[in-house]
Amino acid sequence: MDTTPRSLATEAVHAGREDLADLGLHAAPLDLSTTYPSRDVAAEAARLDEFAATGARMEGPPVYARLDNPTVARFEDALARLEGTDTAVAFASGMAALSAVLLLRASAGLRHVVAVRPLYGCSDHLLTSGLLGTEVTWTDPAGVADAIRPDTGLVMVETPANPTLAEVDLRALAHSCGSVPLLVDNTFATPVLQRPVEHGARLVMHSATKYLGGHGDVLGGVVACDEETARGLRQIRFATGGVLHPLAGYLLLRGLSTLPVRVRAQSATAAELVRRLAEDPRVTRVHYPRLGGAMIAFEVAGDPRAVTAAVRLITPAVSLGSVDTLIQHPASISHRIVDPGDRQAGGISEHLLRMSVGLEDVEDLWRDLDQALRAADRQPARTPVPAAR
Ligand code: MET
Repeated sequence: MDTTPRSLATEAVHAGREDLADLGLHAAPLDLSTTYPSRDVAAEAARLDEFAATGARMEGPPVYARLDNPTVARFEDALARLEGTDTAVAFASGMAALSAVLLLRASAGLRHVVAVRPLYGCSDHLLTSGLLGTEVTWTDPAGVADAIRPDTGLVMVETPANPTLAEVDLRALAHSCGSVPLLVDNTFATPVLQRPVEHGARLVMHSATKYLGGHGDVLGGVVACDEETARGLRQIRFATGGVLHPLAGYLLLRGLSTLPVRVRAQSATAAELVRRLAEDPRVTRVHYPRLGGAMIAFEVAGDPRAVTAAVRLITPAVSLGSVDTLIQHPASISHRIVDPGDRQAGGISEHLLRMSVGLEDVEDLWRDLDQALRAADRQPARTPVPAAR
């Protein structure tokens, strides 16, 4: 077998599909079974015992769809290859993925989490609310080492962060974590721009709904990690039921094929829009990560909601990572659930807009953005943006 490492672009179209030619197939098979017949009940019982004891993936059919699914496993294998981890465990959404990680650590008696703001609004809420019985200490990256306690089970960061695109030096942060596992939400960067395990992270999570799927038509989440952690996550997934639907697994595997070309093309357009926005007097501040990428954020002097109301080509909708361009107002939507004071602490201004740049032509996008900024600027009485709640 040829062991020469393959490039990311090659892995994106081949990982998780290596056996297809031998199977006489070109597209990955989609297995929608909820249950798997067997005439040997003792053997099934033994396999269930084995899964309950170890959380290792089963050899052969998975008995029942809540344990595993072969189509989803292909997506997990492919994503793990792109992130450079042993394996990956897929979930029904990014929030189900994060919940499973928190439950896994809390079930080991390690219920304290150290986290850096900003995070995606619902991640912030899940930690702040303690809904899953965890306790959080928010700090900046420099304070992580001091915030770690004997019962700390996880350090969590998102970089570039949702929605400000603030970046964290992952290598320095991983060093501060010592033996506590570092979880990086890599949804915005994707493995095309950043592979957090290469910088010392132990777990990498994605809202697969975004760039991995890439077309705005599939909801999913995934954690890329070592096999030991994955075994615990599979046991939690089985017990709590937050599984990824096989059709979603199929679509995500297909989405990965074009991930490198999409991210590169969208990033080039984003960089050009950033250049134009930075020179625009109607825009007071532009946020764009050193890492690059297709997410941009900018602050306007007037009411940002007038901009989302005026766009015509660009879709005014939350979410990101699709082939078409989306814009949204984080204080109203993606980070609405975060307390206004905490939003402010995370650098999320009421005037901030977040845009996910798609594959449209840059001139068409600029024309739409320009007319929307003009419409917003023309509003007679500039009503102050009220702080939420
Ligand atoms: C329910 S709001 C947010 C969806 C998605 N995580 C985003 O940041 O756009």
